[in-house]
Amino acid sequence: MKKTIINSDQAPKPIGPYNHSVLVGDLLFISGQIPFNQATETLVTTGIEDEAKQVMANLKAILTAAGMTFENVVKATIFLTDMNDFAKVNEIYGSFFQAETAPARECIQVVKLPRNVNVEISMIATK
Ligand SMILES: C=C(N)C(=O)O
Repeated sequence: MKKTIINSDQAPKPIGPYNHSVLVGDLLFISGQIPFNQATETLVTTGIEDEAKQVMANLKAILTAAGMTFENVVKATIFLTDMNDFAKVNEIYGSFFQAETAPARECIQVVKLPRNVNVEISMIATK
C-alpha cells in the first residue's frame, strides 16, 4: 500500500500527529478541519456561520493541494458541539454542493472539540 501525504500551506497546521490528508489509491482522506484561519493565525470565534465557512475554506485548500474540488468529495463527517446549529451549518455546507450529487454524510453532536471550537468536518474524496 502506498500512502501519499498531501498538506496545504493554506490550511491550519496540524495540531497533533496527523497530516492534512492522505492519498491511498484514488481515495483522499482529509483530516477534520476546525475554524482556524491560517492567514491570520487566529481561531474564528464570530459565530457558527463564520466557523463553518472557515472550515469549508480549509477543506477547499486541502482539496486544491490534492488537485481536487468539492466535486470529488464522496463522504463527509460533521461534528457539532450543539445540534441546534444543524440548520445554520447545513446552509453553509450545502452551498458548496449540488443537492443531486452531494456526498454521503453523517452529522454528530459531541461534547467537546479541539480548541473549544463548535464545528469540525472531515471528508473523503476520490479522483
Ligand atoms: C483537529 C484535528 N483533526 C485533530 O486534532 O485530530
